[in-house]
Amino acid sequence: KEAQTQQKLANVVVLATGGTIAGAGASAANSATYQAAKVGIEQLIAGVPELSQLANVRGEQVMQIASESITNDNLLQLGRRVAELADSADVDGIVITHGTDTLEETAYFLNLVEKTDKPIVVVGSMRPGTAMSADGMLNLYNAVAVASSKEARGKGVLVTMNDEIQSGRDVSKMINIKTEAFKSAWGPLGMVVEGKSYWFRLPAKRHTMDSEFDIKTIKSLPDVEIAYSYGNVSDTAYKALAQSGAKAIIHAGTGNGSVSSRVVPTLQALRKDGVQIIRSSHVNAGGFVLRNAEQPDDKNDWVVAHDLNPQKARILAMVALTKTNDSKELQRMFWEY
Ligand SMILES: NC(=O)C[C@H](N)C(=O)O
Repeated sequence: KEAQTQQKLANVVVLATGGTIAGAGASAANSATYQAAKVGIEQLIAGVPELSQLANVRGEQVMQIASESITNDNLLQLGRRVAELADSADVDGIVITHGTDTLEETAYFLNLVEKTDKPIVVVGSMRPGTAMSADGMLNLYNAVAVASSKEARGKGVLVTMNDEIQSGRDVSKMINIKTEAFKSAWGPLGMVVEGKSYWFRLPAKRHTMDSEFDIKTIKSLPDVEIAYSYGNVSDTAYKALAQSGAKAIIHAGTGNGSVSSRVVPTLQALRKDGVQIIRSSHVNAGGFVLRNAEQPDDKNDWVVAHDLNPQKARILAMVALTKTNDSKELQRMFWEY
């Protein structure tokens, strides 16, 4: 009987990349002062014996780094491994343990490039496992629960933090000291409670199976950089980024991706030189940048990132530029993804 139940469980692979969920501090009181990326995947899985009731879980250490240092090469390496596993008949779902600082970028990247409807769930923690009230165990348990469920299929890359199921496209780290750090301007897709998922809405944007991007055809990612803006901003950073070879610059603008009059001429000139200018917003709760509002984008031949924050706009721009350098095509992609 037990063997039969074992067989019915889904097969879930946990790909570990490091982060605070693999962090360790000097004492249980250290919830904010600790070293990330210390604990190996076998120990993480062994720390949550209840996982074995949810799925047949095995782990793989893909890398062991704090996520602020994830490079484009790391993204490609992880993306390729996810694709290989998604292609395996004996894998039903994939969980990725990840630092929270760039978790939203990796989740969105995978959401764009993985051609699978199998659940891919990215998860991290705000406190290291050594701290009192560590959140990693429950977040990992919830991630495996979602990854092993049939209902999670076809919903794009997901993020489980703080009992919520978020869309990897929408979610962003909004605060760095609370366990309720991950929010989406458009709300979570569902909740996961005691190993069971409760769904409330679906992502509307193109992702995974319905995406025109495929990790298997992406050899490298082009250089896309971000310039942070404010009223008195100078054009030094924009010019330097273009000179160092950036194919696109994400303007992390004020409000509606607005551009200080001090740098408008430089951005127009850079576009004439071939650099794509993509207007995003650094407002805290989520920007909403509209074309030809604040700036004449048609005349300038600029692109707007709409609701994508600067770091997510950078991810889409890199992936999109592997296909096209046409600003109209880029703008289409920014509406669709
Ligand atoms: N909470 C965390 O995971 C933060 C850590 N710096 C990381 O992103 O790896």
